[in-house]
Amino acid sequence: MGKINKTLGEFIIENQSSFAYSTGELSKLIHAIRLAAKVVNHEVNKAGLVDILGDAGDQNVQGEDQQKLDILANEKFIQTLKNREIVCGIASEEEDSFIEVNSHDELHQNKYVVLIDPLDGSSNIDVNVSVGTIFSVYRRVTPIGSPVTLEDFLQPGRNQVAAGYVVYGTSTMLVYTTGHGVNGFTLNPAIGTFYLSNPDMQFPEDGKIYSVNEGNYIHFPQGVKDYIKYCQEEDGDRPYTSRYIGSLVSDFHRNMIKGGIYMYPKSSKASNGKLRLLYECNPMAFLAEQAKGKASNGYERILDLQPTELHQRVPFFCGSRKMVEKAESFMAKHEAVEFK
Ligand SMILES: O=P(O)(O)OC[C@H]1O[C@](O)(COP(=O)(O)O)[C@@H](O)[C@@H]1O
Repeated sequence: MGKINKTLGEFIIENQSSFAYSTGELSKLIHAIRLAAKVVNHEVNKAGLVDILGDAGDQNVQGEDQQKLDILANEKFIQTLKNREIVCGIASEEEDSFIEVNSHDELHQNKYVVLIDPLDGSSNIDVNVSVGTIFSVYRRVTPIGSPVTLEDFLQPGRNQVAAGYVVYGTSTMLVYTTGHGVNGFTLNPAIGTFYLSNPDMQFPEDGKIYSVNEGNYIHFPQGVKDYIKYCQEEDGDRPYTSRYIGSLVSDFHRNMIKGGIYMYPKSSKASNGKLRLLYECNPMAFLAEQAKGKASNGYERILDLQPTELHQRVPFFCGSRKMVEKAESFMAKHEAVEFK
């Protein structure tokens, strides 16, 4: 039997000292996310056998049809975090507003808030294509012990203390950063343990894969159309390969390993694109930068954007640094106000 990789539990304890003013609270939080990920993984894996596929018949605050697995994953993550009393607030794609957790109780001086996309890639749930969970963690800005407010959630992405995703794919992986690089852990389903399988993950500086829903091509800004044409031209190592799974987590994961760019631009159909700044773009941008990649809205660094609403959307360009810069150079030739 070869060298047994470090478990996620061991890695968390070993790296706890690297967390600023570490009290073990962030470690407990990552432990809780690991537990919830295993519970959701179990549900996702047997989705075809039990009645948790398909529409739940309700819509979330963004007017999107909620899938049964969206709701189940949302409940499991919120329950797991609430029951462990390690956060003072939670915000989720599936919840209209944020949830306060024990914030008034003197006993619970919790300092972290968590934002989650419980099940990313909802359109792929029923067709057995990989989906994911995305999470983002901030230290609250309001005084500990006082009521949590929206201000604690509407922080620029650069303030994140941790971010990550779980991809429920051919294998289940948890990939995260606490600002000291990006590490990937693969679940051994036989014993329910995550093992360090991808230490120090990094985007190749350049790549040959572009991921965008080309079905929206005619609605895209001219800069994006020009960049897609550039990717398809016969020149040097182009044309690049088009790969679009339709699950941000899965497209990001592949591009981080192989080199590539993911784009969800604004369009004449969606003036701010589709992806949500707080629990989709900010966590993926933090991971991308920690993995030597880049993330912008085509013009500005995602992590420097000042959020104004819990569920606001922004255009998203993310991946290998040289590819994002190339896309930005095409965008720069055209006004950022296009489609405003
Ligand atoms: O079907 P489209 O419009 O290309 O959107 C797909 C994108 O939307 C997402 O599914 C995000 O939305 P959900 O979190 O609601 O699934 C991304 O994972 C994916 O990249």
